[in-house]
Amino acid sequence: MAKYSVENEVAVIAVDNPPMNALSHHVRKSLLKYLKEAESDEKVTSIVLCGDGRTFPVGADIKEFHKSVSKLGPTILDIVDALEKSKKPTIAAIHGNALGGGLEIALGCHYRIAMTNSKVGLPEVKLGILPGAGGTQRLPRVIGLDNAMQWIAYGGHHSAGIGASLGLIDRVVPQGGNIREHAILFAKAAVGKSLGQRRLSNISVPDAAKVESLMAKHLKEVSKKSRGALAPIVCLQVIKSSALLSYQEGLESERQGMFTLLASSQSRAQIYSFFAERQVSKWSVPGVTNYQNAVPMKVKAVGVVGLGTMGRGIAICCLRAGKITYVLEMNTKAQTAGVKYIRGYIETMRKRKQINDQQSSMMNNALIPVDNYNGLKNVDLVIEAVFESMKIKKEIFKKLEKVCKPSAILASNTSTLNIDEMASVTKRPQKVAGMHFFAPAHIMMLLENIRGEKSSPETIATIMDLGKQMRKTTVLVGNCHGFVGNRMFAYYTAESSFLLEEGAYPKQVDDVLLDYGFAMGRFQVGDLSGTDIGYKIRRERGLTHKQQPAGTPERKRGDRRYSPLDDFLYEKGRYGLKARKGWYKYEGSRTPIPDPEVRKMIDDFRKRHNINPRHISPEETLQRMIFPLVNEGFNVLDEGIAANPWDIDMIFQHGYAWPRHTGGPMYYAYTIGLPQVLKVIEERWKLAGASEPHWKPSKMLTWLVEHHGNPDINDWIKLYKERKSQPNSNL
Ligand SMILES: CCCCCCCCCCCCCC(=O)CC(=O)SCCNC(=O)CCNC(=O)[C@H](O)C(C)(C)COP(=O)(O)OP(=O)(O)OC[C@H]1O[C@@H](n2cnc3c(N)ncnc32)[C@H](O)[C@@H]1OP(=O)(O)O
Ligand SMILES: NC(=O)C1=CN([C@@H]2O[C@H](COP(=O)(O)OP(=O)(O)OC[C@H]3O[C@@H](n4cnc5c(N)ncnc54)[C@H](O)[C@@H]3O)[C@@H](O)[C@H]2O)C=CC1
Repeated sequence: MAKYSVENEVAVIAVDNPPMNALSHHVRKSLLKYLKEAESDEKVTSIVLCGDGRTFPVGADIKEFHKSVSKLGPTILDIVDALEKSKKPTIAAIHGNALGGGLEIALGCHYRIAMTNSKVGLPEVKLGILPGAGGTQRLPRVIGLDNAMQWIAYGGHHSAGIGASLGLIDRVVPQGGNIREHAILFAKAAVGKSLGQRRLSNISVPDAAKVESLMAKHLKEVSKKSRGALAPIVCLQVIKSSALLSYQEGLESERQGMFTLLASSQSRAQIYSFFAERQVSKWSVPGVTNYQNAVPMKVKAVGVVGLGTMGRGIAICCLRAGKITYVLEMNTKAQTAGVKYIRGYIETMRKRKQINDQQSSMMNNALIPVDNYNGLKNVDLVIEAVFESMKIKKEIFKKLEKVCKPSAILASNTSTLNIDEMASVTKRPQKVAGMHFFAPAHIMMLLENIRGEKSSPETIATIMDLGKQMRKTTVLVGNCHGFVGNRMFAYYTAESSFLLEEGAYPKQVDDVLLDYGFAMGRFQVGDLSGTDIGYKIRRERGLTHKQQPAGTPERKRGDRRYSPLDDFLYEKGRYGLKARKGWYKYEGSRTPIPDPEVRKMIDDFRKRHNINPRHISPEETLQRMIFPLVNEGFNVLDEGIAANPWDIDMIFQHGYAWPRHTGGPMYYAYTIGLPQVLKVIEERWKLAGASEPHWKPSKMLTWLVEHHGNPDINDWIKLYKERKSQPNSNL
């Protein structure tokens, strides 16, 4: 709804649709009604449009998308048109966020004033669509083509100050000011001034002459940064119309672009991702606790043990979340280097103006290096990030148990190991959990939190809350080897090496993944993170080539297929980018170059094992990389390790850079159709057999297909659990 009042001859229309004042159908109806009322009221001389509560409207109601109600009039464009055509000055008074359709209605107003801490932007591209209420045509007219292309194709949020410097915002209201009062004064002063040039559809695009070169520049950038995504490209094409066509023609091109995008599977995947991101914070452990009833502990001070690759990044996350952060490292050199890195990073953030001087000195003061475990006696929570060895981790947990106060939570950043086994050496298993960060921890958005068998509701609530304070996409999962992400990812990596054995080379596999939309292929990622990481994990599990007793077949571990190619690579000192050679070679830059030495290593291996290399099609490559992940994803759901398919998808989007426009492995499977996915998995299972158990069709997937075909992804868990809970279900 909207609220209407007249103050001192100024009509104030305030959108009132909590929490975000989205422009839902009933809001649009009421907005247009009040606009007409203000227009026809002779006592009203000007009109202010604002938001009640937290914010100016943040856009169309995303929940209405792909539903018939979104098509019911009036549309946002009808409101934009009415505001612009109004004979009385219209003023948008922005506080909070003016995003998407919200900014579009502000662009329809003759003037825009904004609180200094407000944000503006057209983020529709992140939903796989475009600004469909004239934004693609009006924004370039006011801030220029170059800026508009940048804003719309990347969907960023921008400060009111930036908006003012580009001419989008006419006045910035300082902190503490009352936006509504300022807007009323502004509106009074605007009465009687000519509105001609204030109607943005009337003016021309300032840098229209540069359209071709700007188009080329931005197309190149988006194809690199948002590989495979349709929306940024359609956005650019439609913005281009603003420079070449009349306003009305441009609007038609926007309409066509919107139809194309709304019809694509990408927009559905991205809208699914928007809600999934918010859904994961509403965690629950069925029958035990959930986000609504568990109360988090207050965490003021955190300890980080181990200041290697992960520990440093984790410490930065803690400092950014305002925690006093004690860091402990057994190796003096590593301690000095780690602390130097953290302080250096704080300085970089200050220079980049991500933090101010005061925040920088607060963070520096909050960082406390200690040289023994006693130094951790006051912390509320410890995150251990030492070598991936159960033996070492257990020793550390025993020491922490002794020195930390009884209320302290002990967490491990292990990427694979059993949390319950670590908890077993303490007297507080209810206070033990996993907090699995992804490298680099201060940059990657994902935090995979692991609940142990005995983790208490308070412990779970605390680690989930800490993730939120760190502004991470925080997903709660159960305890098993590799948890959700690495457990599933192991099959992706294994299958990629099997493809090499059978006939592919690294670049061939990577190219297929790049075409799918990944920013990097599997082998490029392996080089970037270091081939030593996987090697150490395999060594911890006794799997590496060198650990096998004489006579062990090279391609088997127990009764399972195993590819030793990754071990050979490591043993040749090809540790990846840091060694300037891994699956690729690197000559003075980070560009991966196929290396004849790797090719020879693969060819020799094939010869030694009498493997006749065959051509592997891109289709087969993609299926063999992705479908085992999907199959294992269903096992993970079946076992309750992940609660929902979107938990898995968010883990992959935010931890493994999975292309957002496909939604994630589980949503992608839904898009393809579960019957088709199962068919391929079954065929592969027949060929591969018991030595490749990742192709054994998941019970849950099989049951869903047999009984429901391709049910809605929102129904998977409900349908399956209902059946599973029935007596004699055999599931
Ligand atoms: C042309 C022919 C087509 C015919 C068919 C017509 C189809 C429809 C076409 C529509 C044309 C309009 C074109 C247009 O311009 C489209 C848009 O405006 S798209 C929306 C653009 N806006 C956004 O993307 C902003 C989304 N919101 C956010 O980014 C964040 O919420 C925000 C930064 C504003 C605040 O973040 P935070 O404080 O962290 O809060 P939350 O994110 O947790 O949100 C709280 C709560 O609110 C829900 N919510 C937020 N925004 C919206 C929204 N726009 N619509 C609906 N709901 C929204 C959010 O989901 C949370 O609720 P939960 O219940 O927790 O999920
Ligand atoms: N590197 C990665 O990509 C990721 C690693 N992890 C996990 O994080 C943990 C740490 O990994 P990395 O940071 O990569 O290892 P790293 O080798 O870079 O750092 C480990 C650090 O721990 C220190 N250390 C070892 N024993 C110690 C002890 N008893 N007390 C204090 N410090 C000690 C070492 O000196 C070293 O500096 C591992 O469990 C790993 O599996 C998790 C996610 C990603």
